[in-house]
Amino acid sequence: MTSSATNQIPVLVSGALGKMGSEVVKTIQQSTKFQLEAAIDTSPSHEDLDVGDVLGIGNLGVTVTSDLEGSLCAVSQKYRDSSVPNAPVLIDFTQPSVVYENTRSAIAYGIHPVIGTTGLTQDQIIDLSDFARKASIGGAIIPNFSVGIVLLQQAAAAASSFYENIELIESHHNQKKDAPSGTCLKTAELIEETGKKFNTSNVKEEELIEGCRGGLRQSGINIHSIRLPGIVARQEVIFGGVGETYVLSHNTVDRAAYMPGVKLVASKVRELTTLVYGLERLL
Ligand SMILES: NC(=O)C1=CN([C@@H]2O[C@H](COP(=O)(O)OP(=O)(O)OC[C@H]3O[C@@H](n4cnc5c(N)ncnc54)[C@H](OP(=O)(O)O)[C@@H]3O)[C@@H](O)[C@H]2O)C=CC1
Ligand SMILES: O=C(O)C1=N[C@H](C(=O)O)C[C@H](O)C1
Repeated sequence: MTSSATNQIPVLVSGALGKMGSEVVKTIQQSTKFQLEAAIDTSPSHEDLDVGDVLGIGNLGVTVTSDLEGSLCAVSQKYRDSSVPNAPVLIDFTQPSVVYENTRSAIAYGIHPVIGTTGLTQDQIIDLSDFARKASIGGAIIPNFSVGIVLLQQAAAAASSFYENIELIESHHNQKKDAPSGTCLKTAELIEETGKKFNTSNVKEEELIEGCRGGLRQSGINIHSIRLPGIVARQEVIFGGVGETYVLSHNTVDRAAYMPGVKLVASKVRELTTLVYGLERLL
């Protein structure tokens, strides 16, 4: 039976064998709301094997493929002529170097992109938003699916009117390819929305080791990235004031933290006709 007959949401997962993608496949499998249609991953030794067998959760009847275009084409074709409208969703957790093209391809095939992969530039996000608007395809770029991060970002944006000095620290496992994290960039962008400049009272600084003051944004905010095994993901925002510091901190210890957000966005994205950026836009 197709998902149009059962009313389940058809889902393609790209990066299906990765740390996040494998969690997503397991989550979809456990939910009656979703139907896994395709599992895309470039891992050559797993091509054509059943994704459930590879992940040790039992045969799911979906083989791993490296062919994203072919999968988008097949799934879009399958549901296009269905008598019951049932728009498919692509959930992407791959890598920064391919996420732009993956998102464009999904939109081109009329499949709603839910993008967890980080590393998109502001220009790329604008370009993809234009493309989605022209195609009337709703999508979502979500640098962090955890609700706690949205709360931290809202608190940070509110506190930034009361402080002149801010530094951000993000810490991740040492398999992470991009720095700073997408979460940290989004946090900085939300703090910067008022156009305020920060850290202007610091003395002229001299770095004895290049980069030790972190990455400097135009707003004056410094971002520091830590990479260590043993960490999943941490975000800290430190405000400095007269005789005090105010620290906001969020710690992810298990990737299960992202799954309620992934399910929520994968459901809501089909009601959109534009591309939204940030989980706060859908809560
Ligand atoms: N939005 C959020 O809440 C979160 C976002 N992320 C982001 O998600 C992304 C993935 O993270 P993570 O799961 O830890 O990374 P992993 O490296 O564990 O997983 C990525 C998977 O994608 C595969 N892959 C790489 N290129 C392609 C491609 N072109 N097509 C299909 N599959 C591909 C990789 O295969 P191979 O190993 O063979 O290269 C790997 O299996 C990162 O950008 C990360 O920052 C992570 C956690 C939460
Ligand atoms: O690579 C990760 O692990 C994570 N990536 C996302 C990011 O770059 O912000 C989200 C979370 O921090 C975990």
